Amino acid sequence: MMKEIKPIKVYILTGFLGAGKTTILNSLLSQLKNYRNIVIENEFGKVNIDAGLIAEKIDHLYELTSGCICCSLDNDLMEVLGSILRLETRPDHVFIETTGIADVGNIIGMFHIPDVKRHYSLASTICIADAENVFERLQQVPETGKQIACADVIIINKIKHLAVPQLIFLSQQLEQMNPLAYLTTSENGTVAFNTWQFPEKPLVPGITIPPVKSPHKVNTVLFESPAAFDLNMLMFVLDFHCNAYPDQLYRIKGYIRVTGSNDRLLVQSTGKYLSILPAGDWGEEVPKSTLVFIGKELKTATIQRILAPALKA
Ligand SMILES: Nc1nc2c(ncn2[C@@H]2O[C@H](COP(=O)(O)OP(=O)(O)OP(=O)(O)O)[C@@H](O)[C@H]2O)c(=O)[nH]1
Repeated sequence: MMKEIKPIKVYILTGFLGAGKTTILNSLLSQLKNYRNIVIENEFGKVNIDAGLIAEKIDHLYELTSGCICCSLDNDLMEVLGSILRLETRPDHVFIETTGIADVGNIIGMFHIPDVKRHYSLASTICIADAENVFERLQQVPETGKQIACADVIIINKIKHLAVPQLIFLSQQLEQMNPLAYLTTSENGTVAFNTWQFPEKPLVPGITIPPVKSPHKVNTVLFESPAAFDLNMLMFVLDFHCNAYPDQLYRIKGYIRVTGSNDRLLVQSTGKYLSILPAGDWGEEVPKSTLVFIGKELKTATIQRILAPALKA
């Protein structure tokens, strides 16, 4: 009988240029010294400066300098993922440090390709937000908003010079942009690996923060209904909108009920990728459909209009 091989855990690090990705990566690597770790660095230009800054012992460092791995068709990421599988010993973790302006939805999408999924399991997408300038970046660079929206973990870095009220305000703003992510802080990379290793947040936050006037345009719309969806129509409308408007619709997550089934289904989308999979039964819970949409200037009425064809009896 063939021995079952455990998929390699993948962590994607995002965050604008200089936010502290390499610093935090080094801290994580030092905490994971007893494991086999591989780092994939993506940087623009011929010389990968960050490579020299990865201080901790790692088993392999792959440098991808020929373009941004999120947007180039002939990017080398797939090739590297293949090479890793041919190594004598499989690593435990692969860390991918993206360029500061990466469209992370596209990179996440690669880990949903069946052939990739067989060997790699995307454990977490970690966005590092620079406490000193994340708001300015949000206004200037649309990818920053996407990076926050797509994250499973948001680390606010460089917090030393931030007064407590400012830090609370920043945390609230980021939480409002992505209520699905686990939020933590760090100064010079001091963040404990095990605090964010499996940060499954409850789907819908206990308290909803009323929309405040914020300098960024990323927001969340919560859709709740006791009604069941028509599964085929829902797949169609979500797939269509994720593909047609990837620059407006960054992420969808939620549990739904569908007509003709008692099952609870988990809906997830990041970028253009959409999945709807069985997620056990409802247990004590009253079956209902709850979906969180994260994107740019999303309106409740628009989301209701998008979903309406899938709710018709
Ligand atoms: N004051 C302060 N500086 C920090 C902190 N974290 C990182 N830095 C500094 O910020 C600069 C950028 O940090 P990096 O870790 O290289 O950031 P990066 O996101 O990898 O940068 P790019 O690869 O250029 O996108 C370096 O000079 C770090 O020493 C922090 O928490 N506080």
